[in-house]
Amino acid sequence: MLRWLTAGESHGPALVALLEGVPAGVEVTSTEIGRDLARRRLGYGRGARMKFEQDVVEIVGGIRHGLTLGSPVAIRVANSEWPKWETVMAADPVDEAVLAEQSRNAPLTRPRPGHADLAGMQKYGHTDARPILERASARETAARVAVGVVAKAMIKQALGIEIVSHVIELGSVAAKSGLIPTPSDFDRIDADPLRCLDPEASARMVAEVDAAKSDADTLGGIVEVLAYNVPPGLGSHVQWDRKLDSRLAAALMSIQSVKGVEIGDGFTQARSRGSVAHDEIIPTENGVKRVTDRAGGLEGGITNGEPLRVRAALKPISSLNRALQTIDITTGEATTAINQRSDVVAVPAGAIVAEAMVALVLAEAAVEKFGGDSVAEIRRNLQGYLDTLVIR
Ligand SMILES: Cc1cc2nc3c(=O)[nH]c(=O)nc-3n(C[C@H](O)[C@H](O)[C@H](O)COP(=O)(O)O)c2cc1C
Ligand SMILES: C=C(O[C@@H]1CC(C(=O)O)=C[C@@H](OP(=O)(O)O)[C@H]1O)C(=O)O
Repeated sequence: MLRWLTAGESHGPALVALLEGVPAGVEVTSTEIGRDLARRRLGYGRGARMKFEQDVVEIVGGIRHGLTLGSPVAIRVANSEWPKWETVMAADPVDEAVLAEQSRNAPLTRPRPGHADLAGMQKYGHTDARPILERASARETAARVAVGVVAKAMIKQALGIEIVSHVIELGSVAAKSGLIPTPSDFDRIDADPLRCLDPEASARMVAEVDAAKSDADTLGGIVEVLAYNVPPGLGSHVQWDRKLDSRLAAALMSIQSVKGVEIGDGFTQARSRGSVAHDEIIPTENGVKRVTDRAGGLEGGITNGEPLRVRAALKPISSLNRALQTIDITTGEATTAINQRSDVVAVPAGAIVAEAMVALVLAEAAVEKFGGDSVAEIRRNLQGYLDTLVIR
């Protein structure tokens, strides 16, 4: 069993992540974790915070001399601005007079439409949006990416699975269709300002971000994540919560601002006739393969041995300089929403977070199918399973 949790506020001292059930013998270092955190900070259109945020990583447990021990992995990612927020975000009580001097501590009473502010204030009984936005913030995704690196290392070393992601739509611009990146495109995608494989579309995306920024507006988009070398048989058709497509959808939907998930070409399939929607099965010299991969490597909630392919749609950022209508909750009167330092678009970063979530779900499914005590054991069990597959 693999499980993970995060804790921490956006302007608190740090985020922490706990990943339990990691097999022993996974090679992973804080440098590798730092590399994915750096990838998450990039992307044209991100805001001021990503220019100075350091994401300093400290492995607190579960890893010794670069190898996982089989015990829970605990990772701390520091928030660079903590000294500025130390009083406002202090865990222990602070003298009222000291707090009153902190302009940052002024209650935020004009909730942003589209953010968690108002729904969270109603639910938890706050008259200030601060306690809600601190945890709703996608700063939390740094912690997910940190444990995602451990999951990626595990599935690569134990099963040979490799993950790649790219941006396929941003605002009104779509990359040309049919671009399916492989792990060999990894560096090329990361080198693009919007992590888009189509340079012509990327240039138009940059222009659209510039236009949105100068209009005090924001954008969303769609990312795609692929996983290669996924063995057939992860997940199960027998129960709703064991279906791998449903678990991937939940994991992706849990990312801040994700409002749509697609498995393979799900929405196009829905608009097609059955005769052209499915992936026909043909014999090969060593076994079997699909002619196409419209299903995104998943049938009946089970991986089918083809590349796994999933998409997530992120809505536009809800903190706008051109503030939207809201109410002031102290007076109940109409006003405009708080105007926070913010990203114009965070879709390229969203793709890195989506990679982490896919890796965590695959790692969990791999542990279920092949055991979870050591990398060597998973490898042995995988090989034994592949050797006895009825059809390969
Ligand atoms: C990587 C990333 C960065 C984000 N940055 C911002 C931001 O700077 N400002 C903002 O208002 N929302 C940002 N968001 C989205 C909000 O966190 C999100 O809309 C909010 O928590 C409400 O949740 P929901 O959109 O999932 O309903 C970001 C999302 C992601 C994935
Ligand atoms: C801090 C991150 O993203 C933040 C996500 C976010 C939000 O509302 O989701 C709001 C902004 O936070 P701040 O108000 O501190 O600038 C973003 O910078 C990050 O991705 O590490």
